[in-house]
Amino acid sequence: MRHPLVMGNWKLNGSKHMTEELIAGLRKELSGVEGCGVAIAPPALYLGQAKHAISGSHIALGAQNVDVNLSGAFTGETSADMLKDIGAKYIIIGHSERRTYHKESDEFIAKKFAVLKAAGLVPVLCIGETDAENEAGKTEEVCARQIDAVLETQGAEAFQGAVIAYEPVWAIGTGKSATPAQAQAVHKFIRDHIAKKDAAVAAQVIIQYGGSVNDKNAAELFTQPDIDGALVGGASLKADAFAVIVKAAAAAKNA
Ligand SMILES: O=C[C@H](O)COP(=O)(O)O
Repeated sequence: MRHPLVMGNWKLNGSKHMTEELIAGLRKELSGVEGCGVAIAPPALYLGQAKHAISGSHIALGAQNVDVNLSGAFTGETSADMLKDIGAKYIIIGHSERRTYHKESDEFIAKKFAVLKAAGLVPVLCIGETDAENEAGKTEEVCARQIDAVLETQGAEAFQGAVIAYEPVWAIGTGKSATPAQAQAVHKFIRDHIAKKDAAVAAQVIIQYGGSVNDKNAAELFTQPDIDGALVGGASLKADAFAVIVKAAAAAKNA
């Protein structure tokens, strides 16, 4: 049986003060909430501080990126081994902001997926279509291509224990979330696509929805059978809003 996972992607936001305050707020708001995995992905610079601040809680540590190299002359990068060493577990790769601003290709992202699996970390593979691709009816084609980069090089078993985040680019930070029915249709397509290779792996893979998830729309999204929690951007920066989203996922799981 799958458990939902709600993960906060802080993106390029934070400070020592904010990390302390936000995690303290989350610990208070989420105490006693069960049935939903919770993770936060602060900027790399604050991972050590965040690890210390979540100690003894159910909140897991995540990160926003990883390099394909494990060590050496790669200025400015962070390796999978370093993320593991600091205590991170869920690592976001393929976010549309990195695909767009850093020109990351499907093949490059697939390499990151492999590096994370080899290190025993959990890839959170972000996929999703742009507005233009959506308008052109290419949503399924784009999602399939982004998944196939991993599926065809590492096999379906690579998705065992992994997380996929379906994030339509047009919904990210726009306040315009996909409707529950729209998101469910794509999530089902993604699961069925993996099931063509391995039904058991497809049944267990967590598929999060991401894109303008907030404390108002989360509960309805989580009623959908193939939506297993969320990757949350803006609303993860407020402890009360993020906690409402986590509680909605836990309630949907326990319903
Ligand atoms: O990683 C998170 C997503 O990009 C969603 O961001 P958002 O919740 O601010 O729309």
